[in-house]
Amino acid sequence: MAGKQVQVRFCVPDLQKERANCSFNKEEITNIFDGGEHNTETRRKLQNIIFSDPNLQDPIPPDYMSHEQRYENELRKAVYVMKKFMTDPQLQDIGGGPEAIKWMYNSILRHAIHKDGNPLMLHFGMFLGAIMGQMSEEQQAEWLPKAMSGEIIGTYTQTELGHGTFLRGLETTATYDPVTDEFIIHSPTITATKWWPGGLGKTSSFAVVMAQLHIRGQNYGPHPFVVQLREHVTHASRPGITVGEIGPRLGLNSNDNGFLRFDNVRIPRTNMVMKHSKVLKDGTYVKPKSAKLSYGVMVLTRVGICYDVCWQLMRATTIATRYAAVRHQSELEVGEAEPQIIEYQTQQYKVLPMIASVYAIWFAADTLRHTYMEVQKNINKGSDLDLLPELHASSCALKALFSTDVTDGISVMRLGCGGHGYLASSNLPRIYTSTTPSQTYEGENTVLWLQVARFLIKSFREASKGGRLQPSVAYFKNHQTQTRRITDLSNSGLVSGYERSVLSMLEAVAKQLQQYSEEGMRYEHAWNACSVRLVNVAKVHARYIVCDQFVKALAKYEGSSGVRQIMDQLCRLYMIYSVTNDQGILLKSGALTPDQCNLLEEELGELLAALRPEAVNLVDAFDLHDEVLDSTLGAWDGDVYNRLYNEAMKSPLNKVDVPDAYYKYLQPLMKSNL
Ligand SMILES: CC(C)(COP(=O)(O)OP(=O)(O)OC[C@H]1O[C@@H](n2cnc3c(N)ncnc32)[C@H](O)[C@@H]1OP(=O)(O)O)[C@@H](O)C(=O)NCCC(=O)NCCSC(=O)CCCC(=O)O
Ligand SMILES: Cc1cc2nc3c(=O)[nH]c(=O)nc-3n(C[C@H](O)[C@H](O)[C@H](O)COP(=O)(O)OP(=O)(O)OC[C@H]3O[C@@H](n4cnc5c(N)ncnc54)[C@H](O)[C@@H]3O)c2cc1C
Repeated sequence: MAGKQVQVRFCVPDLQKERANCSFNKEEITNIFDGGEHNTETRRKLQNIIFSDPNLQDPIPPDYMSHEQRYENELRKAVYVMKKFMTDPQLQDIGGGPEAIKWMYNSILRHAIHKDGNPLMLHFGMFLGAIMGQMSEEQQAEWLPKAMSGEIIGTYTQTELGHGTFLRGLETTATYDPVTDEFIIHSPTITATKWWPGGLGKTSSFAVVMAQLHIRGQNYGPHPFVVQLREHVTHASRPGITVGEIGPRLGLNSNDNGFLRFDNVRIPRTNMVMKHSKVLKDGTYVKPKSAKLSYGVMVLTRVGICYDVCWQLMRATTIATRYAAVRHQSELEVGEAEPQIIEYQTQQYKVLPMIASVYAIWFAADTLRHTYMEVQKNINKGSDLDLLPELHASSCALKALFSTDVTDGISVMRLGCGGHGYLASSNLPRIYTSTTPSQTYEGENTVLWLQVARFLIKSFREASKGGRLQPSVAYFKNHQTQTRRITDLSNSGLVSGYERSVLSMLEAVAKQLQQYSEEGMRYEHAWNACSVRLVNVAKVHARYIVCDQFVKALAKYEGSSGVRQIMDQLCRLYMIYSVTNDQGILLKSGALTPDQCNLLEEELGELLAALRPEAVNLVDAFDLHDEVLDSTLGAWDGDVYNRLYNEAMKSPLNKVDVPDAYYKYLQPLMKSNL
């Protein structure tokens, strides 16, 4: 390119070959995932600053650190980032200070700095989210500057030992005392102990606390309150507060997830988070426009999780795809050289649909984000909240679908790397353990599927009456007059195959619900007796949304023909991969015939072969820095074996030839057997 310096970087011959021919403009794809050219530039600039800073390196691999060292190391880096971003003049053009920090934590770079959780994550995520989304303007003016500057550090404490899912079952109470104009925050039982919040154990000095609001003996349900947990400067826990860390977890062990108990702690009335509901001095309760507005921070976080898991899938696919191009194993033809494992169709079937999934997730998440912003705008204007059920149902559906798809996908990427994928130095284990909790937090997935099903059944009944439908279920209109069979296997044909399957499943489950009701079963019990089927239909509806959004995003795409062409192929792959995985459902509903399924399976094989030569270029286009990947198997240069060997040398057991443990245990045993 004229005027542009092309950087020549070393990579192994296998990857050189893969990169020699690329049919599309990689930079254009990079820009899609950054959200524009300018953002790509900003991210690269931040990367250069962050990755060249020795203070942000780990002194030893975190796997060899103790529990306390991991926490301390991450906290050190998190605070360093905060201070550096506040003052570094290089960061002024992206807003500097808090804006730059927010930018960084809302990008894939967060995984590069904090490899296994970050004690300040909840501060930047849900604490600031609660301040900005749930507080009145006066309250924001008081709390936002303190939180942004780091004068106070906060978290979001909702879940208790006894209840995570069922918010109405929370036991922490906030009882209004009109005499002193205060709330009394109290944990009446052991199960009322707050349990899980990130950064709660040792880091946070404040928390947004979800508690049952009691005024004059009446319970108004869960509401958010700001409570100071620790003293300023000494950081000692305040009177009436018992707080600590909950102990090791499957992953994310650098975060100090905590517990918290209150013994009649008094806070000023104005510490109730009051954008939506209020309590006046005389104890009058002012109702919000919708009781569910206080769940807003969860909705925002569910949208964020869709992006977050997408970044995790980008990392895992990049690692597995590069490795598949470098690794040689077995024979395709007897006596021939061992092929790159990516030549095996089964290997292509592991990586390529997951690369396509990255695009599918991204486009659907983007649409969801726009719905969120639209609803937020309406809330701020005080206009109607018509889109709220749509936002709730779609955010539940996509959070549940993507967290599951990505967790499963990462597991497939690990398996695709054979034994080496099990090594911590491949980074796949940690990518897995930090992604799988997203299936539980911010709404356990089964519970979210049931929320989606509730919306679907309601909408289905509405459609039968000819009522108004929300955008994601507009296809329910006229469902009684539709035939089930689809005749064309184009993308739009397959999308309508999904629509018809959802409707067929809904019809069946609605009938079962009706039958149980007629037999005298209470609705809630009938619902429970149908809930496996209800979850299944919710999942198919979610897949429909994602397929539909992918096709729609490409129809609007205005970039180059090379990129358009490769994205068309990826979209087709995603559609056929999804439909063939769900073929039992589509066959049962009558949308597809066995012959049509065979045709799709044939096309799937052809697509894998067509996309195979682009695999490495496709993951290169995600433009993930080696520090973001942090993997012996996935680095840009493909120098896998030297990296594996060098990482093994870092094991503390290799510091000496014969470890002390030998003299303590093995030697006596081996001697006695002489
Ligand atoms: C399961 C539900 C949704 C049930 O709520 P409920 O109040 O019992 O509701 P219900 O009486 O059954 O009524 C349901 C009704 O409320 C609606 N609704 C429910 N949630 C929302 C919402 N967010 N926006 C808009 N509407 C909402 C539903 O659609 C229902 O409406 P409908 O009656 O059908 O018209 C709720 O309890 C819930 O969201 N539970 C999940 C808890 C959760 O997500 N906790 C997150 C804790 S923070 C965390 O995990 C942070 C991790 C982050 C990290 O570490 O990075
Ligand atoms: C890493 C991590 C970080 C977290 N961070 C935070 C945080 O910062 N702040 C915070 O407040 N919380 C946090 N949490 C807590 C998290 O939000 C809860 O764990 C989650 O909401 C699930 O609730 P639970 O643990 O009570 O599970 P439960 O609800 O007890 O779920 C157990 C089982 O019961 C089933 N079940 C429950 N209810 C129903 C139902 N109605 N119908 C059918 N099945 C049902 C579920 O499907 C599941 O199979 C975190 C959790 C994790 C793992």
